[in-house]
Amino acid sequence: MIVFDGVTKKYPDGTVAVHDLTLEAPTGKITVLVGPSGCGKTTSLRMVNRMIEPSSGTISLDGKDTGRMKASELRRGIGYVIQHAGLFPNRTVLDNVETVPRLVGMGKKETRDRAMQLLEQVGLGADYAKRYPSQLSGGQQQRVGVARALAADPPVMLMDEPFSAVDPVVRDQLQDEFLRLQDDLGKTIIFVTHDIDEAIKMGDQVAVMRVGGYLAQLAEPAYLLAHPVDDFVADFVGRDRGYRGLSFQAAPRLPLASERTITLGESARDVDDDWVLVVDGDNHPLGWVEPRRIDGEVTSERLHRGGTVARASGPLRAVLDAALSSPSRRGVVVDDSGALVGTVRPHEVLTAIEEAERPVVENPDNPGAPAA
Ligand SMILES: Nc1ncnc2c1ncn2[C@@H]1O[C@H](COP(=O)(O)OP(=O)(O)OP(=O)(O)O)[C@@H](O)[C@H]1O
Repeated sequence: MIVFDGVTKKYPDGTVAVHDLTLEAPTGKITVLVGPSGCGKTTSLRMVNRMIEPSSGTISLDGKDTGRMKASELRRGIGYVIQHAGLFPNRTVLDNVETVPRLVGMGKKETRDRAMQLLEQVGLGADYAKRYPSQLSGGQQQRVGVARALAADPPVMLMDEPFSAVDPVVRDQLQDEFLRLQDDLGKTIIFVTHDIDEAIKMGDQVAVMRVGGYLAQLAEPAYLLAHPVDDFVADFVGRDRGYRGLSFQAAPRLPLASERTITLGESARDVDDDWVLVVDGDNHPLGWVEPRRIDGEVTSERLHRGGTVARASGPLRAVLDAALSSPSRRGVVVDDSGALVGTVRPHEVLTAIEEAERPVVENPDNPGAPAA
């Protein structure tokens, strides 16, 4: 666990970048620091590995005051990932990933094996090992940056806007991959971003900061969306809060209707409905077609592909979206293998939402914090 206890940073020119910050980043969890430009996120992060020294207050790591530890020893246990990856341009990908294990004196073979395994884990095969950073895309460079930070297997990771420099689609992939990796690794992570959507997605808990280095609210993502503590946080969290909050609510048992289906190549002529769902041989939905517009067999060109598909075990948001996006207004619900289990109408999802509990309970001792 990383604990900030009354930490203030005042730069020599008088700027107070961080003001009396008290915060716990629990072991094995991702704590996100989010807020507008200049609110002190990077300063807070860099005080953890003492790239910046606090002016007052203490930061402890598993109960030990970091101010009393040797900086080199402290940093050995902390991986650091930054925007644009910060790779050494004149070293190969493999050399980059091997940097820290070599510094800490890990054996040559062990270092090599670990580096190769990590590259694999971040989705870069052996082919990339001998390339130079300039021969990689931005997203691939970020992956190397993550692999390099993980190379010495540090229990703590500091990540400063690690996925900000790539386009939104790649960013989404990197976030998903990193979350999968973190499921296995369980690192204690402080993650800085200015993007509230990224914060909500990545954080086990989210600390919203405001300019002047103040902590405005610390809460779990669902709580933050449902109970912003003031106008600043509400504005910062942004629009569609109610809808986005459904991402954190598992779909309850829904009244699924069984759906008549046909397979590709079959004729839709006998179907007495405006829309019919087309599935493949494994009963996986492919799209909807309008029987009256089809003369003969159903081909893949005739499929309406606009509808999304929701997993029965997934969040309510996906189920509502499936119902709203379906041209037939019947939302397609599948099991974990992707096979059709039934369809649900928008008003049925809304009824389920109405009947569901609001997320998390107020913590009376500390409004705005996650329930104890
Ligand atoms: N070395 C420095 N000397 C003086 N002021 C500084 C120094 N470094 C940062 N600051 C100021 O401290 C405040 C916080 O900066 P910091 O970089 O921590 O913010 P941030 O939230 O990470 O911003 P961004 O999202 O723009 O990176 C800003 O007002 C910044 O101008």
